[in-house]
Amino acid sequence: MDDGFVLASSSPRRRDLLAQLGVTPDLLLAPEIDETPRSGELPRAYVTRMAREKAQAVAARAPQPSVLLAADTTVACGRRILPAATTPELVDQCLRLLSGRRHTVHTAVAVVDAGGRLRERLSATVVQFKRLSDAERAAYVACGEGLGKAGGYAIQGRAAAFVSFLSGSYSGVVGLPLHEVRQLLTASGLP
Ligand SMILES: Cc1cn([C@H]2C[C@H](O)[C@@H](COP(=O)(O)OP(=O)(O)OP(=O)(O)O)O2)c(=O)[nH]c1=O
Repeated sequence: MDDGFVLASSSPRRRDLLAQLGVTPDLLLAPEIDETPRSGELPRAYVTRMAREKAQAVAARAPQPSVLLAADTTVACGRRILPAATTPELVDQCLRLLSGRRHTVHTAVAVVDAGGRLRERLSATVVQFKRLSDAERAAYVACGEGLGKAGGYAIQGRAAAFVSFLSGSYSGVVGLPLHEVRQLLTASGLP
């Protein structure tokens, strides 16, 4: 027997987004890879590499998936890759940078089928934030929702009120572009 559908992610948001498609993973495995960007690496190349490396790292531990899916979400301001904001100071720095500006949220998805074939898609969504006052920034940092998030915010929470414009995939910003995910899973033979 094989491992069934393997979700190579520790993110509860990715599990919830898959549930929106009616898909429940048979196995959850957290990818452990080095997420440091290479010197001069551009956002699209970086996020694509991250999703592929997550898929490959987990595939090595789940030798017989019927289908395996991994993803990576990265916030970019121009050519600059924003960090996953692991401290309140980093959340504040990200918000200062994003205030009143457009940025792009890239989510790359990598799917491996039963034969070991890799299929990939990249979703890019342009998001504009309103100009944030010092008080708005401080309140958002204090609420803690930005911690651990790429770019220091989560669009599915309070930061939704900062978004004055969005073009692309809302689910992609949260962590999995569902239009692309559905196409990849179907092409990979998931019923
Ligand atoms: C921009 C943005 C990011 N995020 C989240 C999605 C991702 O979980 C996280 C980006 O980090 P990722 O490295 O893509 O994912 P992860 O470390 O949480 O999970 P795993 O590698 O195990 O799959 O930021 C939101 O939830 N909302 C948003 O609006």
